[in-house]
Amino acid sequence: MTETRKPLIAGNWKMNLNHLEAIALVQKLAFSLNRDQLEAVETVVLPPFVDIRSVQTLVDGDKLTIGFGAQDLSAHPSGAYTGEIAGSMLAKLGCSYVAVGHSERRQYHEEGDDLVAAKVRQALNNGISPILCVGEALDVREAGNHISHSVSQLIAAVDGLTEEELAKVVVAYEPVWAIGTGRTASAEDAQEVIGALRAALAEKFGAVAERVRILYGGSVKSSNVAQIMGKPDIDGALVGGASLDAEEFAKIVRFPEHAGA
Ligand SMILES: O=C(CO)COP(=O)(O)O
Repeated sequence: MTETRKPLIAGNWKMNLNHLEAIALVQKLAFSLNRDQLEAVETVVLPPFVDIRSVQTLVDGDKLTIGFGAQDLSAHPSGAYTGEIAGSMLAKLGCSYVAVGHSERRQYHEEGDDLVAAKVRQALNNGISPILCVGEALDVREAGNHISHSVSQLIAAVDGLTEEELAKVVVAYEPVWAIGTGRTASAEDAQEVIGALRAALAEKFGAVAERVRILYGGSVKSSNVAQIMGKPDIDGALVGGASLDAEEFAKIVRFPEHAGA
């Protein structure tokens, strides 16, 4: 984390919580975090599509400084794509962020680098910051190819962007073996890959790489977030399971207060 990049903690709810449960969770979250805490750390939730309208109504009505977004979007602008959701629809709902290329989508829906790049493009075309997820599976790490694998996923997805567009992208390094397993990458391991991702962006795009926020994701909890956030290139966290508990998620957002605890 550096002074120049504002920390971002995003909760990826995955396929959990209906719209009523979503409202309850965001209300609890707003109650657990004061203005200063929300000012210090940008706090975002990524609910399922069907919850977003309810979250938006609550956030707008109560003027909450909690951001929200979606977990995916279509690679197409509109048209005959049954079941898909367009970036323009998410923008209209006030989404600031959308996760793209999550390993669960790559794995269960066979999303490849080209599709992920098209989704990044759609997000940016609609004024939404993509949270671009990259990261290796266990066999890739064991073969020692975790850095080249993650860098190649990153570069494939941002290849045609302008510097201005790149500055709006958030990258999330999520090693697949750390997702939902309770097995967190050590802060040093996470820094190693995230530092390499930033270096690859710097090589291709120049100084703007210093403005790109790069998050870590994979079994982040209130007990390990401060250590992870202590690393120079890590600007936040993409939180899965622990984001479903408002008190625990609020504790993660309050990491600056329990640094060193
Ligand atoms: O996939 C993740 C966030 O996108 C991480 O999930 P967990 O925090 O449950 O490991």
